[in-house]
Amino acid sequence: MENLARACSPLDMANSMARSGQYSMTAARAAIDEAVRIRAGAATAGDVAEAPAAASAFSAPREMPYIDVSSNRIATPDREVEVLFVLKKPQVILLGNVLSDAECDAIVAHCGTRYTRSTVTAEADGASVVHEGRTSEMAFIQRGEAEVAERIDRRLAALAHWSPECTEPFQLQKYGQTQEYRPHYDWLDPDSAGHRPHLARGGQRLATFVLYLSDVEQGGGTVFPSLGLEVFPKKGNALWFLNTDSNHQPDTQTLHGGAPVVKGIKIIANKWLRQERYG
Ligand SMILES: O=C(O)CCC(=O)C(=O)O
Ligand SMILES: [Fe+2]
Repeated sequence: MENLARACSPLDMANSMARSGQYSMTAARAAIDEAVRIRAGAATAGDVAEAPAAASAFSAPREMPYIDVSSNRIATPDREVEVLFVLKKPQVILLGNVLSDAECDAIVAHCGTRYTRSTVTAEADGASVVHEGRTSEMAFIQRGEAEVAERIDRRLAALAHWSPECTEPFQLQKYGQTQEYRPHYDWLDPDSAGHRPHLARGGQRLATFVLYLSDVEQGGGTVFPSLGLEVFPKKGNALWFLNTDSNHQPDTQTLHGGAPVVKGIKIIANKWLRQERYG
């Protein structure tokens, strides 16, 4: 109540209540909505019963990263990118010519042999654990580590109108024959105890860039089972999708995965855009 009176954002309050570990996100939002209703009632001449029913405090749209797809070419400070397709809801955009072949090769070479078996975030305790649903290998490029990665970071930030500081470092994924990442969500689940510490560091993953760093001879598409959509890797292309709605709430239509590679090697770099500064 005191926080509402001081006009904190309801979503920030709900996030911090959830982060405290004492409330699930759902319980935090319900408690705040209830406090808003009581306040609205108190403000109407003391007659709570006749107070207008307050809409949820969470209905206001919040700032989102966005890509300008009003034409089929996008100028970034150092490269012209092509818009290959746009799916409007949920938003999925395929971009061409985002990276040059040389940039793809430089990023792959930079990671050399530093790959280890990929992990996922355990729902119970947030630990990084090996999972049969994700059989690829992974490697990270930390911020400031490689000039080529910095340049691409700036390009993606310009494309998405979002600060590079509010993004995770590049995560590379390498898939050999038969390797895959079964359908999953990229958003962090506010109601999962294991995801809460990750949410506390940078907030929700609002959007995903998948950069294709290699061509794949056969298989290895990025699939969206709820949308009937499959996108095949092409070196230099980037796939973008929003993981949440405009209120920053998880969108369950964004279920997606990496189909098994049949022939060749698939290498991608993930870039996740967060609500807040990350790291
Ligand atoms: O491999 C792909 O195409 C998608 C990878 C992915 O969804 C992820 O790493 O979160
Ligand atoms: Fe994913």
